[in-house]
Amino acid sequence: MAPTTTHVSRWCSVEYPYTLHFFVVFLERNLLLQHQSRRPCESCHGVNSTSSILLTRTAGTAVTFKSEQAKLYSKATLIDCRAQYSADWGDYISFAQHLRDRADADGSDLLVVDTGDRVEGNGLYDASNPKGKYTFDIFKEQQIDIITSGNHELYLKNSSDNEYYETVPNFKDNYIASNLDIYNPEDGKLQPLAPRYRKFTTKNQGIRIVAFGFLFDFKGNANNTVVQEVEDTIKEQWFQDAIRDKDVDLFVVAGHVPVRDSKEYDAIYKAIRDVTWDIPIAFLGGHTHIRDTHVFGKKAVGLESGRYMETIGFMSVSGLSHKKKDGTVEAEKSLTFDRRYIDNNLFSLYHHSGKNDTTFSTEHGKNVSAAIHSARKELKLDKTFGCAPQDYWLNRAPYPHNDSILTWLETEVFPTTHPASSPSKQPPQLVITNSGALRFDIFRGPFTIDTTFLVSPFTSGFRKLKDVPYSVASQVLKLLNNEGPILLPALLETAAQHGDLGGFSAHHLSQLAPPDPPISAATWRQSIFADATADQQILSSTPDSEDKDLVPGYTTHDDLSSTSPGDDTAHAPIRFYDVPNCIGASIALDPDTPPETVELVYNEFIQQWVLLALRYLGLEYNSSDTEPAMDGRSLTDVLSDWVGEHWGCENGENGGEGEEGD
Ligand SMILES: O=c1ccn([C@@H]2O[C@H](COP(=O)(O)O)[C@@H](O)[C@H]2O)c(=O)[nH]1
Repeated sequence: MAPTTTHVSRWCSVEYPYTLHFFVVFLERNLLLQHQSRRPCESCHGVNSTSSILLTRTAGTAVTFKSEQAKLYSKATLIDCRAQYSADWGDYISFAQHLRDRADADGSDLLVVDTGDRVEGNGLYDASNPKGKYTFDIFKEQQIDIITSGNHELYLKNSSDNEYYETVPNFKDNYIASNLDIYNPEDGKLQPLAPRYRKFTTKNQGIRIVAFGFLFDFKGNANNTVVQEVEDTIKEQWFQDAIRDKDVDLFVVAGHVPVRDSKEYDAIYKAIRDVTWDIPIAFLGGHTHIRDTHVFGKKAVGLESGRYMETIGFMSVSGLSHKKKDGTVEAEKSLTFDRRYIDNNLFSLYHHSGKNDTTFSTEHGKNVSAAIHSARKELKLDKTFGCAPQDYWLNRAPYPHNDSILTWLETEVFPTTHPASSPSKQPPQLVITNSGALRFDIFRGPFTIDTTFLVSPFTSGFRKLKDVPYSVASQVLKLLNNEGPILLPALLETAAQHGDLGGFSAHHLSQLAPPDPPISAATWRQSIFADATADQQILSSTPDSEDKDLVPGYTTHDDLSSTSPGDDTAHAPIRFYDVPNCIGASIALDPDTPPETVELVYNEFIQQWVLLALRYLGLEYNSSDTEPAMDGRSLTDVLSDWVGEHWGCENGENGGEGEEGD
């Protein structure tokens, strides 16, 4: 179905005066910045270049496998993000093919890079049994030149084993695991998940590349994998040898690592520069869910391409040295980096590929979209549990607020979620979950099987501790939100001094909430990440009349903004709000006349934090003292059950029982 072209009108093209181009589609969560006035596109650099391209993708596949209907745009749906980022994996394949053809025609090169978080967060992966039954075969259809693992591939043994059995063989030597080992599921021996690095020469220009694939110093992985700290990895002989290679025109450091304020990438940059002062370096990062470009130094630039495949990141590099067909090396001249953040919708993809609705989709791309469509149908991903009466935002509303998904959870969902086993005998409870367990917004209208996994994909259930004195239990939430008598880092420090951390470390600090945007982005961060003020009007982001006809979206400020804008589409800015680490609900109790004891119920993912907080408050509990809660259901189940019970659909609103329109 062809989209109409009325609403997204001002693009900045991806420029081609470069000779190496990267695509990086990051499936990460993103930041939206405050006001940037309308940009005439004539002044923008676009995807037009004779250099080399890196197209990238990162963290979270939320919209990768969207429904067919989402491709139909209207201004309303563009605003709610369902259509603004609605091109699918098949479209991505068509798009990459067109750019590859163009690179072949003009003698440049295109590399497609994927920096992880391909699993969790969309029904096509999460709803199948086994998980990923359809997605591995769909992903492998894209020709990816450098692919790495994110943290989401490693939370569960089953998903990292899938990397070993499916993704690594699907992408062969293009999968790089510089600091990631796995216990071989067959013989139990520890081995690199994939090759540590890759050296190759680009097809058209003969650019000699040494590529690495890193993961940040992640500690939340299941115990069948080992993530070696980057600082230790770069001391290893293989890395030291690789960076001393003299026949290299470009180092590509790809990975699930933020590009800004990144101890991991800063250490790699320093290690490379310690031995070679001038070989250019392209960093392609991820994890913090933002669009960002960071200049590490004169010849080293890093790109991060947002979240959830909302953005196709495009980095171009020109002027690299390269080995010509006759064996001589052409020296580097006027090295230049540029970047573009492409909104992942068909309008943008047509625009940048120079195609239209009749010429854009390749047979290959169409087949992959058809495979997505049929898998979605089989999984009944559009089956509706109920219909949301309004939008609920994770970050785009302040907390607490009637439009906040977190407020909805603590004031409506938890208080009316009773264990089926004893519906009439509800004991007084305090229920806590981490905000990181929620990943996306809820839009007014059908709440489907797919929605449940977009909003909360994790499999962990709830646990409870019985008979916890209310005076203590009621302080846990404050501690977890850094509002108690001790801040979390100090809490960990104290526990470490007493030796009672049990493998729990400062690295777990990042586990409660989603990853924070980089601190040094504070100047603009302040303008978009506002403090929660309940009476603030949300989406009040139209600072001047010029923006009135722009669709709200990303207005990115990065290290290259003073030279050229990064966003391919001019947007009206959106304001984002900070959220607490954790939220909590009081159930069947009146805080003014509290009971002596309560059940403390929490998301199992934060159990170590809860036990640590209780220990600080003077109560010794171990995991063996805890019991399953919420009838063994995960947050995903709790949400879908609640929606089924409480949100009816008006006539015709529910969109059918999983039957997608063709
Ligand atoms: O089982 C889980 C796994 C993760 N989380 C939360 O997710 C974030 C990480 O998500 P990114 O997409 O990598 O940002 C983590 O910090 C946890 O808060 C979870 O709740 N349950």
